[in-house]
Amino acid sequence: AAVYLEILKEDSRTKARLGKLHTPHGTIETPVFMPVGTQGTVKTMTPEEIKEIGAGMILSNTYHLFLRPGHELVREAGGLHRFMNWDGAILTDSGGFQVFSLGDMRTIREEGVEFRSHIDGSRQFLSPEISMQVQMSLGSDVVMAFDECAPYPCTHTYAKDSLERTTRWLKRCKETLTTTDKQSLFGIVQGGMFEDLRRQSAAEITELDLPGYAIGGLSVGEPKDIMYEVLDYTVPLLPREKPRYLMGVGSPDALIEGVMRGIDMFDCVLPTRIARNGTALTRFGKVIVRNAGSARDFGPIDPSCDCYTCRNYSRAYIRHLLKAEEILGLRLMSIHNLRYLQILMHEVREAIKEDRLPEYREKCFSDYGYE
Ligand SMILES: CC#C[C@H]1NC(N)=Nc2cc3[nH]c(NC)nc3cc21
Ligand SMILES: [Zn+2]
Repeated sequence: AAVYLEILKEDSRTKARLGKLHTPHGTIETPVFMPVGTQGTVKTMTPEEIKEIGAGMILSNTYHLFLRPGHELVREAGGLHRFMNWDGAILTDSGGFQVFSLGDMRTIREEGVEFRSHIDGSRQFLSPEISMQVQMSLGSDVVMAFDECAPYPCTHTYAKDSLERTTRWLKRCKETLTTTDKQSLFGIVQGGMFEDLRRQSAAEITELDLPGYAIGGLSVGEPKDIMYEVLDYTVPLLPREKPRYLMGVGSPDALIEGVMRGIDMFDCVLPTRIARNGTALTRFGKVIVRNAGSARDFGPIDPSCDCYTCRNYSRAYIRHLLKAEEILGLRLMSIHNLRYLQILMHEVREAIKEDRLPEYREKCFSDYGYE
């Protein structure tokens, strides 16, 4: 198969798994955090820097690349790996979520979704078939199914109709893909915050025997304890031996809580987005580097961090760059936050290996300042 998970160890006290995700562009240790490169770049970072911070797999978005520069152009360039000079693995989201979160004036039909581009207001149309064509043109290693994303919150009826359409669309996705590309297709379990619907969606999606499964509809503004509750009853419905991907998560605490509930793959724009507005993630909590408190702080963002930023620059200097709106400030902050999450996931994998994940969670949470 093109993409498959090799489970190395299952934790004895939690649902965590230590594994390796095998892809056509390398083998990635799991649990893994994937930096987001929405428009064919992880904002402010070169591919070499993404490698340097330890990431082996990144995300990109069908919705954005379809609208600009267009998937035909990327195909003519030799595919997204060639176009962006990244030889690691790429997972592309299908456009399902983005069309609902970014597109304007959406009209949902059985055929697909009509919307207006958030870039130039032009009328556009995405469908399961078009999303698959785009992702095959991009040449991504993991192809996400084109799903209908119910708003949060929404009624039980709406969520049920939506998940049933998502299942019908998933079948159309699978039919559209070539035999080889079928081995890269991940389904997305829907159902909102309703246990009966999550069960229905999981049953329908896993019937297709896909290489991997994502849990959608979370990290959409719901309280974290609701997200954890949904995971508690949804993850066990997924086949043990297939990779599980929690879309849009997340923050250090949510990553650890997700791993403990059996999630293998994560992505989130948080680390790079808050980096650009001056907030650094550290083992002892968030540091608003941009604040006056860092003005005369000549130490690194995080003394325990081994990243290029922490080895060479002070909080005072980075604060100066941010205040002066120097682009280097955005870059140094992004390098640190991405490296921080890679270190966190490395420590999580070590904790699983050494059977001490619950203890690691306790220490992490108390150092970070969580409850
Ligand atoms: C409903 C649904 C759904 C999921 N469907 C697809 N295709 N992508 C997603 C991306 C997400 N990002 C976040 N939070 C930032 N939640 C997400 C959920 C999805
Ligand atoms: Zn650092």
